[in-house]
Amino acid sequence: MMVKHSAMVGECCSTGTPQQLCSHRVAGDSLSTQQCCPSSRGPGVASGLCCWHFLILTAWLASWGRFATSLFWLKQYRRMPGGDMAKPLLGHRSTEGDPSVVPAAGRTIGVLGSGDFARSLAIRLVCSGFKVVVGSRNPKRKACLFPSAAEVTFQAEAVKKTDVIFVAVFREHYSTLCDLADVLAGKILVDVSNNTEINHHKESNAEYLASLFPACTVVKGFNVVSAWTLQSGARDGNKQVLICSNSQEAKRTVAEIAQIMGFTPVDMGCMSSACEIENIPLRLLPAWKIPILLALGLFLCFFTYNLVRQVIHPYIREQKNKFYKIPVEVVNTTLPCVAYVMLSLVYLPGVLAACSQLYYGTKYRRFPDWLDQWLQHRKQIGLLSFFCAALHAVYSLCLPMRRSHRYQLIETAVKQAMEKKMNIWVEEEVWRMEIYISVGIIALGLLSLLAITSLPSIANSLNWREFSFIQSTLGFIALVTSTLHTLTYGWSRAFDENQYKFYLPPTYTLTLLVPCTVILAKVAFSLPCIQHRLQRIRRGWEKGREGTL
Ligand SMILES: Cc1cc2nc3c(=O)[nH]c(=O)nc-3n(C[C@H](O)[C@H](O)[C@H](O)COP(=O)(O)OP(=O)(O)OC[C@H]3O[C@@H](n4cnc5c(N)ncnc54)[C@H](O)[C@@H]3O)c2cc1C
Ligand SMILES: NC(=O)C1=CN([C@@H]2O[C@H](COP(=O)(O)OP(=O)(O)OC[C@H]3O[C@@H](n4cnc5c(N)ncnc54)[C@H](OP(=O)(O)O)[C@@H]3O)[C@@H](O)[C@H]2O)C=CC1
Ligand code: HEM
Ligand SMILES: [Cu+2]
Ligand SMILES: [Fe+3]
Repeated sequence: MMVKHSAMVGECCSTGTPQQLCSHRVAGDSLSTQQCCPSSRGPGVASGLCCWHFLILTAWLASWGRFATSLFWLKQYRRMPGGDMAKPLLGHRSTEGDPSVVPAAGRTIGVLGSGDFARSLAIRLVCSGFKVVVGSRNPKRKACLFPSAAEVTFQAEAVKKTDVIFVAVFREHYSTLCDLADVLAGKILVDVSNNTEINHHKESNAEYLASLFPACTVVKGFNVVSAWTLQSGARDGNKQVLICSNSQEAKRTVAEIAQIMGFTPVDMGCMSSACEIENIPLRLLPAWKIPILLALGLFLCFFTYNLVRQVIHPYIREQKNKFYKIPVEVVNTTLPCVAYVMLSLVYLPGVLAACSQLYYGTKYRRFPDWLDQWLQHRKQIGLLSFFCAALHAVYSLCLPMRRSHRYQLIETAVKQAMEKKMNIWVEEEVWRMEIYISVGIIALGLLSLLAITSLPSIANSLNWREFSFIQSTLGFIALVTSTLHTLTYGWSRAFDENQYKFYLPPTYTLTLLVPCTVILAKVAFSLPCIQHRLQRIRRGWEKGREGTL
């Protein structure tokens, strides 16, 4: 998944500066609705003290002569997994002024099991202000894995102390919990389990759990978030937790907990939805699947096209055997085309997003799903583009190394000697090649920079501005230089009749369409009138609601 800034559009509402977005935005944000201010995000996300605000806060502290203290806190903040994890930020929500109500966040929550999920859940719960009691078969050994604020004890002990228990145990082991049936009676059990394959069992895990513990109320939920998300993410406010249960009351309780933890609970109705909810994580496409299919599809199309032009055409028209071209030449015409088109597809969705925002005059409108998906896959598409471009560079360097190339050189030399031609230097051709090779190298250099900064460790060491400069600005410059590379390589060949094989134009002309559209659109967006409107929209202005800003 994208490391940060799946979308860097938007701005900090507190500083008002356009394009400034907290670097903690994780993949999955659509450009449309999220901002970094707690007040403007989803309900649960009010828990996030954003890094940007934190820096402002630090600066403020420093200005009061407490630099050392603030540095200390900054360090602490950095050290915490996921930045704001260790702060129970929502604990004081909603119950102010009513001492009789136990604040939801002060509640004790039980967790059965001490595995990956249990541990992440416990950490997140503690950070959200809950008291956590973990029930393990071997509490002594497992206690060290949990934050000190969480109590780790035997299963029965843990269950006694709370009314809401997350069952972070695999379905296969549910039956081993039957001894606890008496202590569990009347309590809420949250089933977080997943299956390994779709519809593996006849009944859903949650229904199975309910059948084992008829005296409990079972709620299905949280299976769609991974242990990793629990620890590090969920601050973007659109991570959804799907919940279902036959008890409205229990569902409401669990939904409230999810919300306080920074998730967006989604009511999926009664228990019969559990099966559907359990299948969702299995259905989700891994982030790479679509980009890889896209790359393969493009490769196949371009490969066929080049094969026809470079091999089939001479074979049919002139009975010439050019099959030796397939491994290197055809591939090296195909790879750069894939790289180039994929690179433009990285920047196209941003343009579409901006168009949508301009058209509807608001940023608070969700993008269609396909665009959301596309925005989220830009990193993978970009990295695949880089991969193809790198291969293309190596192939290109090896072109003159081939035996076929040597034969051709000698052949031409002999021919020219026989014709007594001495000066075969064509100034224009020389310049064309010098330029397109140089520009190509620059483009590849820029892409390498993008690829390097997408490594998590590097990305984490950059602030949002550096990251966005490299990804957005330098990436776009890479697209422009690639276009120059392609144009100087193609030169006037698009207008040369001999280049049209079976009426098919040279491949590079086909690849220019999308990149040039993207470049023109970006240029249009930088026109003062459009830019101004876009900036206002991204600062929260909405068409038809003048005066609200
Ligand atoms: C090798 C490689 C590696 C990559 N690695 C990553 C990665 O690790 N993580 C990742 O997220 N992406 C990665 N990408 C994808 C890509 O670089 C980023 O998604 C990049 O942010 C896209 O930039 P953008 O300008 O199109 O989009 P955005 O920055 O999201 O901008 C969207 C649109 O809004 C416009 N815009 C933004 N702000 C304003 C404003 N204030 N006024 C007017 N217009 C505005 C932009 O011009 C653009 O049209 C990678 C790409 C490549 C090629
Ligand atoms: N890992 C993830 O990202 C996600 C996991 N889930 C679900 O959470 C549940 C737990 O997953 P995960 O934490 O990864 O699994 P682990 O294998 O890491 O943990 C399972 C835990 O179950 C406890 N347990 C209780 N009874 C038994 C038993 N009889 N045999 C073996 N273990 C037992 C163990 O704790 P102890 O020894 O202390 O009793 C053990 O640590 C699963 O249902 C999974 O589908 C859901 C979404 C994401
Ligand atoms: C070190 C970097 C690079 C070198 C040395 C290089 C070299 C070349 C060469 C020699 C050709 C001509 C191939 C032929 O004769 O068939 C070419 C074509 C091309 N290159 Fe590059 N290139 C580089 C980087 C890139 C990058 C980064 C891109 C785009 C992402 C790119 C896109 C293209 C395209 C689209 C063509 C035209 C392919 C065709 O239609 O024949 N190149 N490059
Ligand atoms: Cu803000
Ligand atoms: Fe932030």
